[in-house]
Amino acid sequence: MEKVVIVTGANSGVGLALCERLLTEDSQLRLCLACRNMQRAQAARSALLTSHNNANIDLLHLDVGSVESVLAAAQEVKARYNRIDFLYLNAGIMPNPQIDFKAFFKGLFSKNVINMFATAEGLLSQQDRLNSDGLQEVFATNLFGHFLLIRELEPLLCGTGDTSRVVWSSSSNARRSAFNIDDMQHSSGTEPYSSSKYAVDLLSLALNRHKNNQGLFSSVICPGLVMTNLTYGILPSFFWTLIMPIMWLIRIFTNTFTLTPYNGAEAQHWLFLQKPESLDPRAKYHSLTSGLGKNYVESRQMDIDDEMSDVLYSNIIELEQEVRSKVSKANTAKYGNRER
Ligand SMILES: NC(=O)C1=CN([C@@H]2O[C@H](COP(=O)(O)OP(=O)(O)OC[C@H]3O[C@@H](n4cnc5c(N)ncnc54)[C@H](OP(=O)(O)O)[C@@H]3O)[C@@H](O)[C@H]2O)C=CC1
Ligand SMILES: CC(C)=CCC[C@@H](C)[C@H]1CC[C@H]2C3=C(CC[C@]12C)[C@@]1(C)CCC(=O)[C@@H](C)[C@@H]1CC3
Repeated sequence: MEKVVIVTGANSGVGLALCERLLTEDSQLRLCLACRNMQRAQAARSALLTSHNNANIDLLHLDVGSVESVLAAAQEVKARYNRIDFLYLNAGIMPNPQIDFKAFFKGLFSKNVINMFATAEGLLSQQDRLNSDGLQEVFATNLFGHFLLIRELEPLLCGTGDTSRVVWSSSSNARRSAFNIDDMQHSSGTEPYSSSKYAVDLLSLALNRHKNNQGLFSSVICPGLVMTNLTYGILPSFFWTLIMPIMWLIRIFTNTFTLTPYNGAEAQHWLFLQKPESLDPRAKYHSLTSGLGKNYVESRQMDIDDEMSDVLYSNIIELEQEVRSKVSKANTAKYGNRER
């Protein structure tokens, strides 16, 4: 039977490279590119079809940062497919990143230098804002929209008789100290990206606890540092090209500088080939590239605990209920009590 695979944010970077790799792995795949911009999605589809001309590639309009879009996209998915084998939750943003150059130069001469390059700890801050749903944009995009999508697609992910998999794109930048359970959207901090990725780690653990018995398995990956639109938002692409030799050098010491989207998609590709029962719910699967350019995957234990993950799960379910009741009130105001 053909596998149904959905990839969010599939039109560029690691998501697009993953699609290419999955089609090479399994030409029978039914692949769905879930993107917010249909022109970019169409371009990605055309690019994939040039190397895989008989591939089954569908497009889906999905803005994970918008509740309305997630609900509409989920309806569309349920109309098109009767099960989902893999849901890659890859879309992500890091808006308005700022580098702390003072901390960077200080870090260069400290014994923590390797960790600094691998995790960017203490180097980056971002400016977040409220979106039109009244949610913090980074939280809404990197976490909540994807969670709502899973909840909406439960009939296709849970209890279909087969196992289904969700694979979250987290980061080695995820850090417990950037996350506050009393402010899970990170409305009053300066590290919304790190906070949202730490919340992803916690949520994946909770999903496994709550859904494994229904056949749904959740995993977390980090693609390493990859040259994509996300990193070109931190420093311009010409600068990255200029320092490429330095980055190849650093790669010898950290292995986390995967640098190309193809290398970055190693862990997501590897997970596609694994049996869910063999995976560790407390592990993050890292794409790594050695100094000699060899790709491999390493699982590392996440800095998470069951209690915090359970509290976050309840808080997010609560937020989901609030959001749904807002949507239903808005629909009643718009259409009255008529069936829509
Ligand atoms: N690059 C890196 O070094 C690292 C990246 N990651 C994670 O990997 C994932 C992929 O990022 P990467 O490939 O690097 O970056 P890109 O910016 O190239 O890709 C991000 C993708 O997500 C899409 N996207 C963003 N916001 C939304 C939205 N609201 N709805 C739907 N799609 C959206 C983008 O679409 P559009 O083209 O329309 O903007 C794009 O297709 C992210 O989750 C990122 O956090 C983790 C660690 C390191
Ligand atoms: C490499 C040199 C000589 C300079 C670049 C310094 C920083 C801009 C760079 C060092 C570590 C990088 C890093 C990220 C962004 C760019 C750095 C801070 C990430 C935060 C990008 C997104 C992620 O999710 C992380 C895994 C990256 C961690 C390392």
